[in-house]
Amino acid sequence: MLRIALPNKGSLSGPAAEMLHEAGYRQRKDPKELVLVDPENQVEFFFLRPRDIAVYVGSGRLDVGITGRDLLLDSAAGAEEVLALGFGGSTFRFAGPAGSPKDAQGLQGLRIATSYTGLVEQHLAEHGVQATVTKLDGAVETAVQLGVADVIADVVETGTSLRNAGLEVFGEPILVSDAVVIRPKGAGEDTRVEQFLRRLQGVLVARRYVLMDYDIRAEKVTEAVALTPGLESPTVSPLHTEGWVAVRSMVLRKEAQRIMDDLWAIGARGVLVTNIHACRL
Ligand SMILES: Nc1ncnc2c1ncn2[C@@H]1O[C@H](COP(=O)(O)OP(=O)(O)OP(=O)(O)O)[C@@H](O)[C@H]1O
Ligand SMILES: O=P(O)(O)OC[C@H]1O[C@H](OP(=O)(O)OP(=O)(O)O)[C@H](O)[C@@H]1O
Ligand SMILES: [Mg+2]
Repeated sequence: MLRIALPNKGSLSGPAAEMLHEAGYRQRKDPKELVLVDPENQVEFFFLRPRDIAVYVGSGRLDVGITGRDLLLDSAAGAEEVLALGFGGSTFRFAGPAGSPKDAQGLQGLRIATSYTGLVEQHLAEHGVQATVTKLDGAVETAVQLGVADVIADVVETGTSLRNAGLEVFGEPILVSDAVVIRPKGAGEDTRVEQFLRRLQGVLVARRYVLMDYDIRAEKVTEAVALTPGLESPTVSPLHTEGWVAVRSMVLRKEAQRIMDDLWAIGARGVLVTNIHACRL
């Protein structure tokens, strides 16, 4: 059986479960379940803390896992990213009170609190800066107010936590993170893993694209197809009414309304948009 590590709680756990459900895998009913066997798909899920997932997968005890890119790089475990999943997005940034340095160079000699010491130490080393890095488990924003640190480095999603603590980001983002699928570094070909990745890629495509159908006069089809080129090539079929064709093509969901306006303007009619439930490309 393929052994897969999934986040047991936190920001990544709900979206990861949803994606696996869309990919046809069984999901746990009780959030306290730590192991779940899906015999039909020949997989076994292990629900673990996202920070630990890189360690389990890096050690080769589990075949594949879902965690955050920031947690993967912070751990320096022997795992590598193989697919970005488009959820759990965040940036990892320095922040401090008014009057903090403007960039990493200005951190020389300061005290930095963070839960991600690996990322921060690596970033400081890359910039040739020496600073004191203190590891905290969470609620890092409060470290400045309580005098434990001069600045912090933390995950920023909406920025609400920083604003509430009276802190502002500074410098370039240290990292842009996303939920990712990881495997042990250098793991060889494994058809079971490839099938798992293909299923997730299918979900990503089904989320990003919709299917667009429309009718258009045959003399306009070249112009129309230029608006909806599809991933490979759109399907064009004759209609019973002479001089008209039906076109079917995949288009980006976020561009669908604009494309419908443009198609309408060149005479397309009966424009229909439908969701894709699953696909293999
Ligand atoms: N708003 C957010 N807060 C924290 N982590 C987030 C957020 N949005 C995305 N993430 C990502 O989630 C991962 C951290 O998940 P983790 O479960 O360890 O922390 P959490 O979501 O803060 O949960 P908790 O603090 O309740 O344990 C990281 O990859 C991080 O980039
Ligand atoms: O930019 P925002 O949308 O505010 O999200 C980012 C904040 O959320 C997380 O904290 P969490 O609530 O998980 O608490 P923790 O620090 O104890 O992990 C993270 O550590 C930041 O503090
Ligand atoms: Mg947290």
